[in-house]
Amino acid sequence: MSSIIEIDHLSKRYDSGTAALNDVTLNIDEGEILALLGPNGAGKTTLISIICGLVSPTGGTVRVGGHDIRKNWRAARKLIGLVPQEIALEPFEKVIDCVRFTRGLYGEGPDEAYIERLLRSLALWEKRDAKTRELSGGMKRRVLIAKALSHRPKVLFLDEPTAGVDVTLRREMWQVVRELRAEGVTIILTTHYLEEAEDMADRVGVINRGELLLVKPKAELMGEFGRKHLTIELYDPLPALPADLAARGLTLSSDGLQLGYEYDTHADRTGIARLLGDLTQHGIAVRDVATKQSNLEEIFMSLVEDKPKEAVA
Ligand SMILES: Nc1ncnc2c1ncn2[C@@H]1O[C@H](COP(=O)(O)OP(=O)(O)OP(=O)(O)O)[C@@H](O)[C@H]1O
Repeated sequence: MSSIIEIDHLSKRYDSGTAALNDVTLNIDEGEILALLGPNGAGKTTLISIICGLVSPTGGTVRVGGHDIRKNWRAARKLIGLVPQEIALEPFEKVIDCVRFTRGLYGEGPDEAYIERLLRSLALWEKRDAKTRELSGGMKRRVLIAKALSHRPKVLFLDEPTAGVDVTLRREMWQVVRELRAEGVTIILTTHYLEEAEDMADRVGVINRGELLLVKPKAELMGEFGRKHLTIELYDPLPALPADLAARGLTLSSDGLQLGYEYDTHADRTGIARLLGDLTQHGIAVRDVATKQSNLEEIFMSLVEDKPKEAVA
């Protein structure tokens, strides 16, 4: 698969002295959904803003569709649509007019058939003549997406697209994103909802303090960093954990009715079979066994765990 965005040794130090990005190198494949995760202030918006030409880097290069964003910014910008974090719409403008206007800003001529298709796909066609201030929050977000797609970009950046959006609307937005991807649009999204990244992303990048800690296919990330927790329910309470079982890493609940065991997802399954065999040898009767795999949120927390937890919410 070819890269549509090539980020090479990118750095940004703001005039204030803040080093927001430090030597970030990343290729983004055409047609993928990449989720960028990181605590507040990690540098996600700075990265997106540089690619979109809104902030200039202090080091490194970015190419979009082969065009250097500084030397050939016009060609690079045409390929990009950005849905910003903040909702900023002209309150008295009609929905359809603000989408037409944005398209014009990119130097594209009118294409009413495309705008109709776009508004219909975002369930905004019925509201095309409404003033933007008459729309709900979720509709306003969809207008932002329509604006960002008005010039048919190949890459769409969504900076926290569902912040403050209720669960139903959030799922609706995810559906829109999936449909865009099916049309071949490359999507880069930042989100604080780990469930969103877990559900939608093909690859996940984790940024912390301006450094790209890793970028991996989601399945690989879950497999590599994910841990499984095995819970063994017992028929009769166990007064104390036999020393050999404790040495193997088993834990006993305070009521003596549950054994817990953590292992990584690559662990040899025969290890668990042996463990259960050992329980039988000790005469411990097992009522039930359940496993739980760690989710992206737990993996993310373990990667940035030197950060205070509230910084991630
Ligand atoms: N215009 C600016 N001038 C000076 N410093 C800035 C500016 N914009 C961002 N920063 C700083 O750069 C760092 C990275 O900020 P950035 O907005 O890129 O983070 P983020 O990962 O998008 O955070 P959030 O999840 O809170 O949106 C922060 O320390 C921030 O204070």
